[in-house]
Amino acid sequence: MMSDSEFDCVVIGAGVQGSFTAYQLAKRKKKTLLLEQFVLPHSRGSSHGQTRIIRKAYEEDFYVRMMEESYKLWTQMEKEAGVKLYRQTGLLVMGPENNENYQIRKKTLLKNNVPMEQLTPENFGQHFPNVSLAKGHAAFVELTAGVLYADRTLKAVQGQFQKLGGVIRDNEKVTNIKPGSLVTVSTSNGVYRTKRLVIAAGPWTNKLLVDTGIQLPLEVVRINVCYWREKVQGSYDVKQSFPCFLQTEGEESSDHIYGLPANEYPGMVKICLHAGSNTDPDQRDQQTDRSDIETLQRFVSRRFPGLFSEPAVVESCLYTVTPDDHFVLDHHPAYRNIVIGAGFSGHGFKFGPVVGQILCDLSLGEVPSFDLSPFRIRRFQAKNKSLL
Ligand SMILES: Cc1cc2nc3c(=O)[nH]c(=O)nc-3n(C[C@H](O)[C@H](O)[C@H](O)COP(=O)(O)OP(=O)(O)OC[C@H]3O[C@@H](n4cnc5c(N)ncnc54)[C@H](O)[C@@H]3O)c2cc1C
Ligand SMILES: O=C(O)[C@@H]1CCCCN1
Repeated sequence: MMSDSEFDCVVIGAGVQGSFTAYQLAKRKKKTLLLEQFVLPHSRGSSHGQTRIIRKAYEEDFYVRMMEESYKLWTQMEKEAGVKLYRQTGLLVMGPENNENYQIRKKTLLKNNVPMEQLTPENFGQHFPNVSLAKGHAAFVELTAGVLYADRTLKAVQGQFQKLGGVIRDNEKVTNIKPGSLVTVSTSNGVYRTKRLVIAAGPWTNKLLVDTGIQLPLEVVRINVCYWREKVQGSYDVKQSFPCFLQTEGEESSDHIYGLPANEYPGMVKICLHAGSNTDPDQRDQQTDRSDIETLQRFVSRRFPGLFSEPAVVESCLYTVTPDDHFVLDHHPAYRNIVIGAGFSGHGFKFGPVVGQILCDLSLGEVPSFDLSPFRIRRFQAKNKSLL
């Protein structure tokens, strides 16, 4: 019999990735503890807010394949929890006609038979009368893309985890990790021993990894999440089937600009720049750089004439970015019973169910059904020998 402080598995971090991982472990009948430093729900990490984009429009085939599995698992979670987590809206992708990034994305979708509709500059206006396509730009719509309801997802997954017997302790910060065949995890409230540990601590990953002797090349970036008011309410509304969108590159910025239809705040569209300034996650609100907002204002006034070009609401969210923007899904290089899921680089939410499965497989010593070479820690070691 295990005591109350002993577990088959402890997961650190109740964001989307830690929650789905804990749920998978409990589903496989492992006695699992999910630890979260803040009172749940909270808005200090990367998984809060009401919406995220789900799409297959990627440049790499491996993400498209992972998304095929992920869509199935999203549907399964919706059924199990009895809540709606996904709404199909389509994703409008716009970019310079001859831009490599735009073209590869289009080719990858075509090659993988993802349902899409190519638009021409001539018929673009009929489809999207409230969007102005930049000169020399092309566009397509990925039809099965849409919106995921983020806050609702966390609540549903954590609820299902608890139904399976999983234990959540929030407001309990992990203060020390002592590796070993039984890992000792100390928190602000107690000490636990576990056969396996999963670290899914988002922007705080490196703060926790210090205790285990490694640091990963992760940058924590603060994103200004901007909401723009419609001049005529309803013109960009999710109920009017306005899609999510992605502008791969444009005259306003070489970084992507993306948006989601009006949904969480009536009459306001979420439009953000896929870039921000570095920050310490514990000092997020001291980082007040708003230069991205000027870029967005230019974009909104040129491309979205039906919106006022001053953000009505600005919120914060954190990215944890790797040098190649690919995730880290791997064993700790020195301790096989510690697994790390990190570096989701601002695009990990849609993969939550599949990441949960992969981290659970790794933790249990099973072979995941995906090639994990793009996500291995050793890809950084070749470039930076001082990591270990
Ligand atoms: C503005 C914005 C827009 C985005 N848009 C999209 C999108 O459209 N589509 C998409 O797929 N993805 C998107 N993403 C990315 C996606 O949201 C993230 O990749 C994902 O939420 C990362 O989840 P996580 O679980 O790794 O991190 P987090 O949600 O940050 O979870 C980590 C958790 O660990 C906890 N923790 C850390 N340290 C400790 C400790 N010592 N003790 C206990 N607990 C600890 C933290 O408090 C936190 O709750 C977006 C992200 C942002 C910020
Ligand atoms: O993951 C996504 O789909 C979006 C795309 C643009 C940047 C933010 N994340």
